[in-house]
Amino acid sequence: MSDESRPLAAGARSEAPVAAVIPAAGRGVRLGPGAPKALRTLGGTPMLIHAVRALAASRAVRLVVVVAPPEGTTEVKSLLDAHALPERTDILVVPGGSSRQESVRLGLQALPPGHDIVLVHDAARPLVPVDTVDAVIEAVRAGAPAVVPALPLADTVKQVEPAAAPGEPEPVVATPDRSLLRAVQTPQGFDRATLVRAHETVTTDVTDDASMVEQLGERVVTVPGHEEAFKVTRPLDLVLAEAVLARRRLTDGF
Ligand SMILES: Nc1ccn([C@@H]2O[C@H](COP(=O)(O)OP(=O)(O)OP(=O)(O)O)[C@@H](O)[C@H]2O)c(=O)n1
Ligand SMILES: C[C@](O)(CO)[C@H](O)COP(=O)(O)O
Repeated sequence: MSDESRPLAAGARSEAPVAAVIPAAGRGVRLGPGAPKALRTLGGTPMLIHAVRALAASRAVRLVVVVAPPEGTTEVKSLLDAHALPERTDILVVPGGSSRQESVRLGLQALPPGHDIVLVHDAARPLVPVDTVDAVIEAVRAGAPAVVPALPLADTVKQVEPAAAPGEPEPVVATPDRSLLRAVQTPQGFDRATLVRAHETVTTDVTDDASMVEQLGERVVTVPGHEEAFKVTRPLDLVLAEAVLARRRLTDGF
């Protein structure tokens, strides 16, 4: 086992440098026609820049790997050069793939040695507060191989069966106990070796990185998520994001 693929002992993680991978290569189909989602603006600034700033706001984060739309790496590099970002954070840009999972894997492959904790954060969650980022890092440093920010559900959730035919109603088959369910966000934080092993091992399609670590049988734990770390997915989310940003500019002055 090489040094890079050996999980760190919890104590050794207390000062481990942190890198972040930001998958930003999605089209944003659910948001509607336009530029790739990460390049659309919020308060006049591309969503991706907000996301990079949100991660770089944590003093622990020393490197950010941006996974750009494959045809847009030059544009993304120019955008990053044109916006103020903390000097202590190095930034790399690599082309992404055809799924989020593949984009994250390409980002991981670009990580240089020496960053033993890795965060994976959606560019589509531009407004995550730094306290949430730091809480994830702290939990990994305390020994958890995988950490997800999580929120309780506001809605009752139903399990359904597929409709008998298009347009027919979907039969409800169960109502899971909501108190045991959580909606999970990003950044998700990992012991690097564990995350790399998950991406090398798991070949089924998944919607987040922590579920790959679950498939390895490793422990995944939650920390409190934040309402403002929501994912910009549909048009109404853009309205909400603009409102949050406007409130921050009024109250925090930025
Ligand atoms: N091939 C892909 C697909 C998604 N992502 C990224 O994964 C994050 C979460 O994905 P999602 O919100 O689903 O974004 P999209 O795939 O762009 O959205 P949609 O499914 O509506 O097209 C986003 O930051 C997105 O850019 C990526 O890097 N590469
Ligand atoms: C990773 C994620 O944001 C956690 O909630 C989510 O699973 C991404 O899902 P998407 O369907 O790719 O937006």
